[in-house]
Parts: sequence; structure tokens; C-alpha cells
Amino acid sequence: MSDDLFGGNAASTASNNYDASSIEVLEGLEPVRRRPGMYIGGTDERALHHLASEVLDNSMDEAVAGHANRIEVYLGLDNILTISDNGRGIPVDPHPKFPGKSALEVILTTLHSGGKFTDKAYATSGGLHGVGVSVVNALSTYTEVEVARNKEVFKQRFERGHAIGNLEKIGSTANRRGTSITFQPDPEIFGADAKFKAARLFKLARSKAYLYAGVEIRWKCDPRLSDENIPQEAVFQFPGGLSDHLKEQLAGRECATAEFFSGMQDFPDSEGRVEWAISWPLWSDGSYSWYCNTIPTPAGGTHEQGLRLALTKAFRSFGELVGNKKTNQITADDIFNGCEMMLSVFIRDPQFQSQTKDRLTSANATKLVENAVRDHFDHFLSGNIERGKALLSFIMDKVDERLKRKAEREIKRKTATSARKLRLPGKLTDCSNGDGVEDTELFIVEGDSAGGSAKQARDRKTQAILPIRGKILNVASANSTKINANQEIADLSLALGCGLRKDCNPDNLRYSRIIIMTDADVDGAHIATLLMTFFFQEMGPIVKAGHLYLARPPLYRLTSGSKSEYAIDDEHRAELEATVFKGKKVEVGRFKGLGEMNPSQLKETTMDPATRSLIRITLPPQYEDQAAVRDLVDRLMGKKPEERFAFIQQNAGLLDGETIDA
Ligand SMILES: Nc1ncnc2c1ncn2[C@@H]1O[C@H](COP(=O)(O)OP(=O)(O)OP(=O)(O)O)[C@@H](O)[C@H]1O
Repeated sequence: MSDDLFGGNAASTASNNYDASSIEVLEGLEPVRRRPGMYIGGTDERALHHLASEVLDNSMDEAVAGHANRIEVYLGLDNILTISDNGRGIPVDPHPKFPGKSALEVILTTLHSGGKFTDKAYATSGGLHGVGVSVVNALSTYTEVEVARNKEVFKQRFERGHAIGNLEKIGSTANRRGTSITFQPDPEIFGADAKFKAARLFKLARSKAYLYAGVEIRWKCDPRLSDENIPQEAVFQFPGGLSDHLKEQLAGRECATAEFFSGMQDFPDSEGRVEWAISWPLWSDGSYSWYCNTIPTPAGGTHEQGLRLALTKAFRSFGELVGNKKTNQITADDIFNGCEMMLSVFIRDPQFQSQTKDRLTSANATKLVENAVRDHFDHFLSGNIERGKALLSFIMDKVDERLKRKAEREIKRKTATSARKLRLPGKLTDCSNGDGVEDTELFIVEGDSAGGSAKQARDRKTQAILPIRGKILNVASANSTKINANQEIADLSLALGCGLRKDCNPDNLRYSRIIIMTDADVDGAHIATLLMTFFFQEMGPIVKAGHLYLARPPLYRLTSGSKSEYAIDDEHRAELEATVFKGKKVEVGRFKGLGEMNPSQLKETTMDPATRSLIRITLPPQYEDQAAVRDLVDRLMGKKPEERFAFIQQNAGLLDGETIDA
């Protein structure tokens, strides 16, 4: 440990101030105002409307619990929204845990306070975290809550989450009861121009009424906010629930079956219930609405999964019943793509992915929905065989269409692959992993006999072999016509697939490593040099990107008794004799070429990534620019020997490569 550990660093002023005083504890509703995104998913228009949902959902929970049958939504000027219900009214008695505060004040000003943590007051509620209305309060310039309970009317006002005065009794009433919440979202949070959209709230109010047949929802807005689509007043009540909604949505369009599949079913053991309405219009892009406890879950979830399973299984078994063997090919997407459907479940203690409740995650919902819907759908299909067959044949057309598209894609893919393979040089032995796959390598090998050993020694999945015959063209002393006409170079660039010169693009390189593997002798070195010249001049970006390597085949095999070692060169040999063999008599075998090694020796010493070593070819920083590289290559490999001579005189002893294990 450093002595400076508790001394600090004088240069770093920011870190000096980091002590206990920088640790804040946010009190009350302050965290909501600091990080609204955590509670309502952002501060955009969607988040703004989420505030309305939170308040409306509470009234819906009262209705679904059987305590309210009327809800009113009123959008006034200045972005002020009032939502009222005729439910039990938020409790106003003093809260036992917070002396001097009513339950109402606690609910409005404390996160995680509510009556829905157990099923004592609500069986299947949309609310569960006890957060919603306090978040609305925190993010509003003001909130006013009026409660009519036990013939008395109470009121309390809050500003930006803080109670302004106490809960007051403002009057009495003969028969009124319920809760009314008025609030104005805070422009400091949502921006000065953020406004509720009447159309959006109107739609929200109407959809809630479809979701629960037992409630009437009254819509009202200031006359200046209404237009030809949004009436100033409307009453929504749908005794037919989701079916009413689907009928309206289909607006008489032709469907695969005249009746649509709809119904309602209680879950066993009072776990809740499910309601659904589905139709298959002949032409539709599809429309899907999923709800849990009247909360929209646009991302679907476990209830969706249950419905998908129920319908898929029912279709398959109906197929068996009517002797259609292809129905086991039906997937849920074949059934759902292009259908118009609504599914609404009511379950106890639902689990959602987040406070915005976009996706239902309650595991039990899948089985509950599947079991409940499956019987009904079996009956829908087989209770009227003609109808069942008509729907099945509509779905099977989609299956056929999908399989046809899949087969066409497959043929296209195969043709593309074989076209590419056809263009590959005949003497390339390619690896089986596809183009551009990580960790594939091309070995450019000197001569056919070495190529033969390399083929046997390689890992077929990742290692490809391209034998090069003799000495390839020195591109530094050839013009482009000659280069383009050269067969070995054409083969090489086809195998690599990344293009030459200006067209060279490392992204198209078919392998992750290009490894030059030549004999460990002068000729081998010459061939390697010619190949490197080619890469520097014609494929500079490949070298720059670090794809080019030299293999390091051994020159000697040293054996003493049962021990044997390979030496790369004379120096390495001397070192091994002194260290590993400790001066003992050693039998020395010299490999004249790669072809002399048997495949297992070649694999172990030169090709197997676990045991070999490679030299990565890199360019020093002064050769960043391709023109500088060309100049160097020209001096070293070009037509004027005197330049080469001068370079060798200046740089003898400096040339070296970077050795890496790869
Ligand atoms: N309109 C209402 N009528 C009766 N009680 C209400 C009403 N609105 C709110 N409440 C009470 O206030 C509590 C807190 O409501 P809040 O919206 O903060 O959270 P929640 O609905 O319990 O859960 P969530 O955070 O998931 O919405 C509710 O659990 C309920 O007991």
C-alpha cells in the first residue's frame, strides 16, 4: 500500500471535497423531483400522460374492487386535470404511525404508502407499489384532493409535494362519496410547453371503460380544448367489454370468420379472471392490446405468452381432428401476425417489469391464461367445424407463405455462398467457419509439399491453406499491368477477399489472421520478403490493422534420450543445449523445409495456436502514411540496388520484428 493512501493528491481538487458532506439523503418526495425518470420513465409527453394514468388507475381499482361505478375525467385550461370517482374515498382518519397526519396526507406525501400491498382492501388492483399518487403530487405545481366519506367532505392542498396546511373538513353531504384529485403537472419538470393532449386522455378514458364493463366513465373538457374529434362531453359504458371495443375497431371489415373469438373466464381459486376478443381481418397490419388489472402492458408479457400457447396448441389439435397433418408447423406468429386482439387479465399481486408497468412478468399468468382460454378456443374451432376449417385454412395460408419465404431465403443464401466459393482459387483449402468469423487464419505456404503437410496439420474449422508456388512476383519492381496479370497474386487476393490498393478494406478480409509460413532458410526468407512487399504495397491497411503475421517454423530438432526440443535458429539451439540439455550430448536434426516435418510436428511447432509463436508484422509510427510505406518498399525492394545497399549500411542490426504469442 502506498504511503499516500490517506494523504490525498493535492492536484485533484474534486476528489478532495468527497467526504461525508457529499453524501446526501433525499427526504420525502425529493428523490422523485430529482430523478423523475426512475418513477415515470422520463419527462417527455408519454411520462406526462403517465401522471393521468396513475390517478385514473386508482379510481379504476376502486371500481374493479366493486366500490365505484362512475369515474369523471375533466381536462381544464392551464393543463389542469381532475379525476373523480364515487368510491370509498381515500381514508382521512389519523394515521397510527404518523401522529398528527391523516392517512390521506401520508399517502400523498410518502413513497410506498398504500392499501394495495395486501389483498385486504383490493383483490386485483393495478396499483401495487404505493407510489403512484405521491409521484403525481411531487411532480405537480399543486395537487388538491377532495374526499367525501361518511357524509363529510374533506380537502387538502399540496404544492410540489408539500402539504399546504392540514386536511380540512369543508362541508357535509347527504349522499356523495368518493375521491376527486386535481393537479397541474410542473413545467419545471416537464418543460413550459408540455401540455396534456385532449385526444390522448379521451382515448385513455374510453379504453378503461372497455376494460371493465361495470364502470361508466364521463369525459369532459373545457370547450376550448375540444374539436371535431374530441367532444366536450361524452359518456363511456360498454356492457359488452372488449367485444364492444373490437367491433368498433373492425368497423365492418371482412374477417376470416364472421364471429370473432371473445369471452371471459374466471381463474380457479378466486385468482382473478381473463377477458379476450380476437379477430382475423382479411387485410390488417395487426393490432394488439394487453392489459393487466386495467393497466396497459404494451410490451406484453406472461399473459400474452399464455394466450399464444393456448391458440397454437388448439390450432394444432384441431388440425389433427380434421386430418390436416401440416398444422404442427403452425407457430404463434402465424396466428398473431395480422390479427386484431385485446386481452385483459385481472390477477392478484401482479408483477410488472417497472413502475411504468409496460410488461407483465407474473409467472403464474401464463398457465392461468393458457388453461382458461384453451377450452374456449377448442370449442370455437370444433363447435362449428365449417368455421373452424375456414379459420384454419386462413392460418395455413400464412404458414405456407412463411415457409415459402424461408425456402427462398435459404436458396438465395446458398447461391450467394456457392457463388463466392466458386470464385475462390482452386488451390485454396478453405476453413469451414464462415467468412469474417473471429479467429480464422489463412496460411500462405511455400510449395505444394508443405501445403500437403499443412493441410493435414490444420484445424479444419479455423485454418485455411493457400500454397504458393516458387517466388511470387516482386510487386515493387513491376507495373500494375504485370501485377494484375499475375496468377499467384490473383489467387491470393481472391482468397483474402478484401480488395487491392485503393479498394483494400480490412472489413472485407475473410480471415482474422494472414500467416506467411515459409521454410526457415534463405529462400524461405526471400519468399516471405516478397509476400510482405506485396502486402505493404497492395494491402497496406491490412498490415496497419495488424492482420499480417510470420510463422516461426523451427530449423532444428534436438533430441537426447526421451527428451526433444525444437530450435528456431542457431542462437536458440545454443541456448537450449545449455539450459534444457545441460551440455549433454544432443542429436541434432535439421529441417530442410516445412515439407520435411510430419504433420504432427508441423502442427505442434508452427500451426497450433496453443504451442506456436508468431511474429506480427507492424509498421513503425513514421510509416503511418501509405506514401511513406511505398517509398520505403521502393527503396528496399525496388529496381535500384544502390538504395538498398545504402539502407543496409545505415540500418544493419536495427531490423527487428515484434514477437507475440498468438
Ligand atoms: N381514488 C382512490 N380511492 C380510494 N383510495 C385511493 C384512491 N387513490 C389512491 N388511493 C389509496 O392510496 C394508496 C396509494 O396510491 P398510489 O397511487 O400512491 O399507489 P398504489 O395505487 O397503491 O400503487 P402504484 O404505485 O402501483 O400505483 C392506494 O393504495 C389506495 O389505498
